Amino acid sequence: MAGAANLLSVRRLLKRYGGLVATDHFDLDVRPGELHAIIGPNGAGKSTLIAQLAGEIRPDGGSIHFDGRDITGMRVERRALLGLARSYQITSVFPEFTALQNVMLTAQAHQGHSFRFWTPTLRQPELVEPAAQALERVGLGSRLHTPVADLAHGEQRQLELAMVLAGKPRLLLLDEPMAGMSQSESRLMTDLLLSLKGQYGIVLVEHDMDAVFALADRITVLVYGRAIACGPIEEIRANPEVRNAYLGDEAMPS
Ligand SMILES: Nc1ncnc2c1ncn2[C@@H]1O[C@H](COP(=O)(O)OP(=O)(O)OP(=O)(O)O)[C@@H](O)[C@H]1O
Repeated sequence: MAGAANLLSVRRLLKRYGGLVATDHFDLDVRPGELHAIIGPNGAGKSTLIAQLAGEIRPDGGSIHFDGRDITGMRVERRALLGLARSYQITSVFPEFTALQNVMLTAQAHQGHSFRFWTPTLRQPELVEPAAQALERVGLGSRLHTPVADLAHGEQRQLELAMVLAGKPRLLLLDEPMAGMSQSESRLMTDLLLSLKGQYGIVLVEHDMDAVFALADRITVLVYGRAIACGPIEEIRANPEVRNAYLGDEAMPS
């Protein structure tokens, strides 16, 4: 089977919106422990791709294998249980609850329970320890009992990452984790992702090129739903088609 050694293997993935081909026979391989960045101009199809990998959008064709298993038609919850986790925007958390409570609720949801049973959840000691560890892991060890509404923007993005880690993932799907961040917050998040690198497979969609070049093992360049190039950083930087289609010299720090 194609890419059995890969954690994630995508073949000829296809998604159409009417006449628009948002994902155009797209191939992707992510090795265990690899950080694979997906870059491309606005509207290239990055979010549509992540949503298909997470199981939120059904592709019109092609296949997705996770750890050798065909997950193309599998629902979001089952993918999550297998260890495929995407980061959620902070709007999906409970702002009046503390950081710790939010991570505990996510951890419980990953175990297949519903948010409706949150009151007992918040009293379950076996959920506290892993949730606290996930928060420490992302640098929020001193903010466990702070309501999410009182966290700074950058801290909220760190919290999103803690919520993903609490689900014990094997592959992280990160959709623009640096979005809306200041330069210093972005550097902090880059360091954080560097500290996680190698322990998880990571698919990173990101516009911040400094972050991408600091983090990626390989980069796939997406334009009009098509992968026009895939390779290590230096190869992508030197690729004339990529320079033309997307990067531009000024976007490539040397
Ligand atoms: N539900 C939808 N219905 C119709 N067209 C859609 C839908 N979702 C996305 N598209 C179109 O599909 C293409 C890819 O969109 P997508 O949001 O995936 O791109 P993107 O690379 O994530 O963009 P950005 O970098 O701006 O977030 C765009 O042309 C978009 O207008």
